[in-house]
Order: sequence, then structure tokens, then C-alpha cells
Amino acid sequence: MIEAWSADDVRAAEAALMETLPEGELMARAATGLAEVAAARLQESGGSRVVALVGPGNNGGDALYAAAQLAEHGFAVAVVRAGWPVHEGGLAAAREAGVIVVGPGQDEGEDWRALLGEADLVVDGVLGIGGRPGLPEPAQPWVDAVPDDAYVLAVDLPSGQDPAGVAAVPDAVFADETVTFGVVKPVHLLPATEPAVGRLTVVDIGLDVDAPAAVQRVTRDDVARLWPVPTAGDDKYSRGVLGVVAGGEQYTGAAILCCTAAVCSGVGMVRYVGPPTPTGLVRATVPEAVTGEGRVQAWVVGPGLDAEATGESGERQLDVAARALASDLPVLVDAGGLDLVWGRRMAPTLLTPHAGELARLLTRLTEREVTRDQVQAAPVDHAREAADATGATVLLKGATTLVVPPTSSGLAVRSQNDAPAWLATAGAGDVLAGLAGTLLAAGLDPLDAGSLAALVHGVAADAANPGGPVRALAVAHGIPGTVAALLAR
Ligand SMILES: NC(=O)C1=CN([C@@H]2O[C@H](COP(=O)(O)OP(=O)(O)OC[C@H]3O[C@@H](n4cnc5c(N)ncnc54)[C@H](O)[C@@H]3O)[C@@H](O)[C@H]2O)[C@@H](O)CC1
Ligand SMILES: [K+]
Repeated sequence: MIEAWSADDVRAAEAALMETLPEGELMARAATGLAEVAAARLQESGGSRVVALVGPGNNGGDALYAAAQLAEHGFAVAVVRAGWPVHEGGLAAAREAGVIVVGPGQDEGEDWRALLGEADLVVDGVLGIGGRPGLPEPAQPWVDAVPDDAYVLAVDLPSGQDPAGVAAVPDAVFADETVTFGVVKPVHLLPATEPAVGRLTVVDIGLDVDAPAAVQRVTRDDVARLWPVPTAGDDKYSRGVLGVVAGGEQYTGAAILCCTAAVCSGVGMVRYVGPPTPTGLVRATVPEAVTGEGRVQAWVVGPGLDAEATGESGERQLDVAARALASDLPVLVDAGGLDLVWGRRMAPTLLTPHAGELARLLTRLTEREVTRDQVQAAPVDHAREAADATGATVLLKGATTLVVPPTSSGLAVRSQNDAPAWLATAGAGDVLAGLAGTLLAAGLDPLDAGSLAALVHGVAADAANPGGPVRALAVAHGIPGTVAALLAR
């Protein structure tokens, strides 16, 4: 599991660690780690010219000390600063090492724009975890002038991005690599900001954070610990029976994809409930599935479901969906099923909307117009609002998938970015529902079920056709081999 801690918790841990260390030791460790990464990248690319953009806080201090070390190693190093005071010790060390310092009242005559235009590597030390979202005004032209072929190495986080990872800032720094210190922070993992981070390198500075993580990411190495592996004493009932209320006379494919994914994920048994056409198709294509109601351990309600279906069979299906939602069993609610969610469920519940569906759900639940764009600009906040309004865990699908439990649970947000962009294809959500539903039926809680399913779904998509297009059915068929490979790690 990769874990990230909030800026406040990191600061508290840093303060405690600093008490035990000589003055300046922690920053020296950070700067040394940063300079080592910068030197390695320059050696890899054959570059020699470095420009460090230096802000007013300790993030700028890290950049200044690293600039000094790089100059001592023989690289040509310049520092660009604005009128703000900069870290004094760092500035003195940089000057001592022969770094050119450009900015108001500094070596006049040197042109920051010309230096930056020639840079092989740019160290972004404008703002770190003390930054508010958005770049300070003098730094915006610097960032805009960074040449496309320069390697941008961000100190701790790409400056101007939200350290909490909540808000997206499109004109802040987008780095090729970010060197962070001690521990990962939410900015590095959450969807609004992760695209700006680039490659993430963590430098050990001896920091231990004794607080619950704010964000977690399940990795391939966690699968063996979390996946419900059957034992000799298990039978199909003890492994978990999943009821699937999906598909309609219109959307028949969703029923097939969801049931296929469930049987490919190792469910004990699937009981499918739907109108005659999808029922016939499920019988024909998923012979393992049983059709009709019966005892189940969890439900999937909604893939391809028409929440306004009329006619006897449609109404009967909606009646089963309503009873599933009213039951005390775990339920995964997807797509059309989201239109049936009104109040809070007390039993474990996983809602799996994409941004548009979440906007619609929030508009209905809060009687306030919420748009898809608003959800995409602040995904964690909106998923959290839906989780708090319903008591459910909300899995928000996207390039990075968020799994957000209600605030009252005290649990960390999960953020998974395991899927290739090819997975943005019709039917992929139906497969995810069958996969996550299987995990709920096996007894996993919604947070583990959602994040583990997102991971396996992404890995299966990539394995099905590495680097190329993939259809949803191929993802479902790839699940058995993917799970086996992950369990064998
Ligand atoms: N605290 C520690 O012990 C350590 C901190 N380190 C570094 O210190 C950084 C945090 O340093 P600071 O707390 O000084 O914070 P920052 O260096 O992130 O900058 C904070 C300063 O910028 C100003 N500011 C913030 N957002 C702004 C905005 N949008 N526009 C204009 N001005 C803005 C603030 O008022 C403050 O003066 C970390 O990210 C890391 O790089 C490392 O040296 C490791 C040790
Ligand atoms: K930075």
C-alpha cells in the first residue's frame, strides 16, 4: 500500500524530528537527496545547465542548497528569484559555490529568460507543502518560459498545485519528475494533481508520520493479502453468492458483461434477475449463472438497468432492485441503479458513478445544480459529499479512480491509477461492477472491494492487450489470469 499524509501531519512529524537533530540537518538531507536525483538525470541526458526557480519558503531553501551542491559537482547553475526574501543559509551556500543568482537587486545584467531558455534541467523550488493553490505572480512568467526540452524536477511538489490534491490548477507547474521528502503527500496521488507530478521519487529523510494516512493506493503487492482465496473447506455458498440486477430489454450487454466478470472473478455463484431478453442471453453466454431470485450474500444493482422501465417484467426487476436496496445485505449500485438511491443505507454500500452520474446524483440529493465539470474540477470533494449524504462508499470512475468512504468512517480515501486510457470504453463499468460485486459477496468491505477491483480491472485491461485497444469482454476474460499472476507475486 502506498500511503500519503496531509501537509499538517507532515509538518508535525517534521517538527518532532527536527527537535532531535542538529539545526539545518533535515533540510540538508532533503537538499542532498534532491541534488543526487538532479545529478543523475543530468548524467543520463548529458546535460550540464541547471536553473533553479526559488520561492520564499523552505521549498526554495531546499532548491538553493541543492543548487550549491550541483555547482560544486561542476554543473553550470543559476538561481532565479523574485523580490521576496529567500532562505538565507541556502542563498549564502549557493553564492559560495559559484551559483549565479538572478532577480531584483541581484547580479544585474544576467537575463533570467536567456538562462532559462538554455537550461537542461529546471529545479522547481517555488512552493512546497506551505503553498496555496496557484503560482505567485512573479513565478508565472518563469514557468511559462521553461523550454519544452528542459527536464522539470519539482521539489516536493509541482509549485502552484494544491498540496491537498483537491483542486486542479491548469497553469501551475507540470513536472517531469517530483522529488518528495520522507513520505508521499495527497498531491502526488489524487486525480486533480497527480498528472502534474510526473515520475515520483521519495527521498528518505528519516521521517515517520504517526497519524492515519489521508490517501492510500492499493498496489499489486497487496492483492495476495486482500483477495478472497478459497480454502479446501469452502463451497459455492460460503465463497459468496452474488445477485445481479442488471440489463433490460434495451441494454442487454450490461447483464452479460457484469455476470461474465463475476464468474471470471471467482464468485461462488451468480443469480441473475432481469427481463426475458437479457435473461435468455445470460443463459446462453454465462452458463454458470443461475437465473431468478434466491438467497445471496451481496447484490449488484444497476448496470444497464432502466430505472423507469414499464411492463410486467421490467417492473418486477425494479421491485427486486428496490428490495435489494432495502435489505441489510451489501449492495453495489451502478449506472441506472443510482437513480434508485434516495436515503441512507445502513448495510455496506458501494456506489460506482462516473463524473456525469455523480453530478446527477448530487443534483437530485442536494437539490442544487451540480455539473460534470464541477465534479471533475474537485473530484474528492464531490465524491465525499455523496458519501456523506448516503452513508455509502463512493467509487468515482475516471482516469484515476477514487474510492471515498463517508467522513464518519475516519478511513482514508483510496486513489487508483492502474488502468490504461484504452479502458475508457463501453461496458468497462459493467465489468468493474461484476468484479467488485464478487468481492462484496466474499465479505470485503466497500473500500477494499472498490479499490482492489479498480486495481485488478486496470491490470487485466493492460494484460489483455498491452499498449493497444481492449474491449470490455476481453477485460472480463482477462481477470482469472490476472488474479492468478497477482496472487503469485
Ligand atoms: N519543514 C521541514 O522540516 C522540511 C521542509 N522541507 C521543505 O519545506 C517545504 C515547506 O516549506 P514552507 O513551509 O516554508 O512552505 P513553502 O516553501 O511551500 O512556501 C511557503 C511560503 O510561500 C508563501 N505562499 C504560499 N502560497 C503562495 C502563493 N500561492 N502565492 C504566493 N505566496 C505563497 C507563504 O506565505 C510562505 O511564505 C516543503 O515542501 C519542503 O520542500 C524540507 O526541507 C524537508 C524538511
Ligand atoms: K516545488
